[in-house]
Amino acid sequence: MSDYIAVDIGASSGRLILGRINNQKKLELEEIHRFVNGFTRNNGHDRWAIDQLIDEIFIGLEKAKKLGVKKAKVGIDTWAVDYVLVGMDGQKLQDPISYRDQRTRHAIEELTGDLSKEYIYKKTGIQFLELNTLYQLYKENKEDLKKTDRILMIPDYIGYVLTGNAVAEVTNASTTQMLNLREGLFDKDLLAKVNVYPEQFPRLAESGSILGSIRHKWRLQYDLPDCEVITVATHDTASAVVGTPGEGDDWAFLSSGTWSLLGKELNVPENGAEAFKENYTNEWGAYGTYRFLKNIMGLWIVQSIRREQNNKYSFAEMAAQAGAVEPFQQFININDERFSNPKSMIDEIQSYCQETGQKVPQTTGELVAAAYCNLALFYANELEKLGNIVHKPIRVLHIVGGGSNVAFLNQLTSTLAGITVKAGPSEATAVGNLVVQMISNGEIGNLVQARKLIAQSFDIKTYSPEEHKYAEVLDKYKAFIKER
Ligand SMILES: Nc1ncnc2c1ncn2[C@@H]1O[C@H](COP(=O)(O)OP(=O)(O)O)[C@@H](O)[C@H]1O
Ligand SMILES: C[C@H](O)[C@H](O)[C@@H](O)C(=O)COP(=O)(O)O
Ligand SMILES: [Mg+2]
Repeated sequence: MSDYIAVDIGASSGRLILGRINNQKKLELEEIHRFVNGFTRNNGHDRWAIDQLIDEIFIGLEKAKKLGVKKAKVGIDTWAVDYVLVGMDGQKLQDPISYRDQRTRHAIEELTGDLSKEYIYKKTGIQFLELNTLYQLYKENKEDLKKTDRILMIPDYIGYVLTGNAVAEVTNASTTQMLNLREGLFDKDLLAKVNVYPEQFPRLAESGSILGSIRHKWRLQYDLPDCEVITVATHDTASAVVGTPGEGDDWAFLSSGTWSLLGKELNVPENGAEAFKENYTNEWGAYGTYRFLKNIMGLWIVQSIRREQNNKYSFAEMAAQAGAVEPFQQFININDERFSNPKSMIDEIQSYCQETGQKVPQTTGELVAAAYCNLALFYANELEKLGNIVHKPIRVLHIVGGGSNVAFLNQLTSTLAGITVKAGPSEATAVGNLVVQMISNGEIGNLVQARKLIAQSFDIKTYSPEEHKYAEVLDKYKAFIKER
């Protein structure tokens, strides 16, 4: 059996995970390196320290070699929408700007002045978020764009630095809101709108294609195993969906990490009037699927509370404190733009509650409980809409990612939505990254077999709705949200 290494870099943390299929025919994981991620302010914008992230990857690969890994396939997945501008000399022009930077505020209204939202949605089927690449490029420094030979999405840039080969892998390329659903290419009108030439993006590549070996020059700096990089589903959420052990057609996924991504895997895009009205997206998935989903603020809120309290408590301690608080003491529209990147998340939550005449959460437990309760309410409300739009009943919600560790949130979601919740694997993104490599290498037959392997390899916890609890809460929440 071969060795496979998943490089999964989310918005808050990165990790290298070694994966193998063991003698019991189970997928076995070993975390070989973990590091913190996050953006910092420099040169006028919120930016990612991309060179440091690449250094962490090499450190992780060195650790793999020390563990005895001589030869491995490697897959890279990261967060979406952000990109690196590569100059004519093949080097990055600057550190990439984070999607949470303020530069795209109001960009949607500006750009859709002459290109209507309906026109763009019909072409792309992608939700309108100010952070999308389309609006970042619209606001990009025009001189920098002129000096740009290649626009590489974050995981594609990392693959380019490692191997020297540049592609635009489709799952992440779709998050630009510039891929034409019908043509399967970058849309010429949208490229022109943001002053980008088609050749400034590299060729599109499907998940599972071979990118190449790590360049010899890196051996002069790092003691590396022999690695061949596979272009996996490089948008981390696409890998998370691959790593979700759903079966049949009545399940939805919730990738619960910094973001919560709630949706269903479809074989054809759903970009009709209802999907447009509810701002659902059709991000491309692995193997010709579509990830029909909505972005929800997610555990970014809890991460921000923790950061503002100087990481005083672990996430597990914060969850335990929240679990001891009476639920639903205040309603909050958790997806309100004000929570996207406030100076202080704690102040923002408290101000919201003061402005709406509600009990103001004070303690860590009360603040985190407010976040969890209103995430669960948002999920339950959206699950109803999701099932109606795709005209399919949803009987099981698979919660994967770090958030699947929060039993309190899993149970609230199951009870409010009235459906079974299956929680785990918490490292579904890395698992999805690994199985695409294994499928590409012929060790697994296809996605269905991969999901069966995942279901039998990890401890997936099941939550059932608690009868008659919080029966009227969701209706009161909907009425509250409707007014805002
Ligand atoms: N044991 C735990 N208890 C409570 N929350 C947890 C636990 N482990 C992870 N989390 C939650 O999961 C989040 C990280 O999820 P993860 O999928 O790793 O995010 P990302 O990939 O965006 O970095 C943390 O912000 C935290 O809220
Ligand atoms: C802006 C995108 O939707 C975002 O990248 C999201 O898909 C994402 O990265 C989720 O991954 P996390 O692991 O960071 O929550
Ligand atoms: Mg993640």
